[in-house]
Amino acid sequence: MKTTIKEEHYSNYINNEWVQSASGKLITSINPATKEAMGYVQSSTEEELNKAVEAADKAKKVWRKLGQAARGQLLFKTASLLEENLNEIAESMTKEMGKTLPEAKGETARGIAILRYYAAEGMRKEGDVIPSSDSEALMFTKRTPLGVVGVITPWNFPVAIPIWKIAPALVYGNTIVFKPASEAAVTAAKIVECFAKAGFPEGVFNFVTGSGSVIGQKLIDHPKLNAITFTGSEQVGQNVAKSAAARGIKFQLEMGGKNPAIVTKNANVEQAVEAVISGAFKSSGQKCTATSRVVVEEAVYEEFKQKLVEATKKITVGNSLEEDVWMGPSASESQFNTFNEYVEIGKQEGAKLIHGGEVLTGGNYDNGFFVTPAIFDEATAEMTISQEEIFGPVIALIKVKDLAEAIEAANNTKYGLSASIFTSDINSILEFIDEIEVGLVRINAESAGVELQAPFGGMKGSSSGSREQGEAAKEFYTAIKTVFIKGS
Ligand SMILES: NC(=O)C1=CN([C@@H]2O[C@H](COP(=O)(O)OP(=O)(O)OC[C@H]3O[C@@H](n4cnc5c(N)ncnc54)[C@H](O)[C@@H]3O)[C@@H](O)[C@H]2O)C=CC1
Ligand SMILES: O=C(O)CCC(=O)C(=O)O
Repeated sequence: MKTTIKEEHYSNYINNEWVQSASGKLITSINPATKEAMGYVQSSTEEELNKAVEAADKAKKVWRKLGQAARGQLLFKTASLLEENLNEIAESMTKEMGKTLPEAKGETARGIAILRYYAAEGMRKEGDVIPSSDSEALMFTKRTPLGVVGVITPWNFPVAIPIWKIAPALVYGNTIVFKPASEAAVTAAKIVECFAKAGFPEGVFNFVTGSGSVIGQKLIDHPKLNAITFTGSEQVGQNVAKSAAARGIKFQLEMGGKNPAIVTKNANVEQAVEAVISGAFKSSGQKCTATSRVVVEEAVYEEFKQKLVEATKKITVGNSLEEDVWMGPSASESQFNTFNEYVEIGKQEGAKLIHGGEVLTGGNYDNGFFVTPAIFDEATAEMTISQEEIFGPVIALIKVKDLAEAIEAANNTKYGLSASIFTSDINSILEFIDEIEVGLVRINAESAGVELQAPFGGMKGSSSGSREQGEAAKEFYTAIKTVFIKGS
């Protein structure tokens, strides 16, 4: 079934066939630790995208009629195939976007667990019986698929994000067209191989690679697309929303974050330091849930700052395939440049760079996009580094008087994805839960960290309001029919 030209060259997967693009052009995926090509995918044409949507549209009825239980079984099969290939997929992820191997393995294992969670949905209810005011009637709801769903994903979670969109879309009876970010499309293709081998009916699962502005945009604009799910930047997300709203199709967006961690005077400072480092610097800060602002009460500010810098000094940066490396490179040249730009902006705006923020050079560092995690002291809530999503390993430390001021600073952003508080005071915890304007509220825990069975999503500019994962996914991927039956 796989028609790779040679190792790590991948084709599109349309109507159960691996096909090369008529464009004859390939997109090269670069290993950010070496700047070498690690694989190639197709630079597809609009015509190929159209074929994929047509195939998905044609497959809609057969797939819906197969029934939820049988659809679930195919997801179980896909999960086993992914499990057999876990190491290869994780290694590809590490080589393609720089996440460390343990993180990549963890993410792939998460993808398998997500598949099994939604596979089991195959055996769960599709609706509810509701009492009718007519005692002779039966009234019930039945969930029905939306039809063809477009799936547009970013590069930072190349396995988990596509799977948490695709698995529920499929089990609830939708067919899909998947367009991954080019920076992680080789890893995406390896997941597609697992779906392809599981034996879905023709046209149910389609995969087209190419540029966002052509393939992504044409996908959203295709008249036969019934819904679109997107994770990525706020700028593109807003455009997706406009295009989808103009066509009247259902859309779901997960976009940026500027996630704060509050450290109060009665926090366990060691616990806060450990969680902030993990939240801010794992995956080189390239998570929408990453901690990027740390708002600290003045009573513990100096102690927290000193312990944070001490612990950050111990972080080892290097090629993520190496065992003793804790933080890998920036995922791409563009991410690397963005990091450097924001470090300069922070300095120019008057924040004090007290650790890191440098480009690493010499030896193997010269071959990749390596930087040291940056900590800015004396940042204010209004500075650019406290307002804009950097998507890199940068912390802005903001000193405040008390909890009220901390929550005000934490909410002073257009985003609202995740927020942490470190405190042992129950009143502070309760106030934080009530007042913080985010979708993920984390108490004595890092801002990143998502559980597949719980709703995931943000408030304000971070999302379109709907939630992904867990039972919440059903709300997006289905429509409800209310059925009223009476005997004749
Ligand atoms: N919230 C999150 O999880 C993520 C946020 N980002 C943010 O976005 C910044 C840029 O990263 P990118 O990967 O360039 O994000 P992006 O938003 O450009 O790309 C995300 C996906 O959208 C596609 N896309 C791009 N333009 C499109 C268009 N006009 N129509 C339809 N689809 C389109 C891309 O090909 C990719 O598959 C990052 O530095 C970060 O700040 C990036 C990735 C994930
Ligand atoms: O933290 C996570 O596991 C998910 C984060 C995420 O969705 C993202 O960065 O796009």
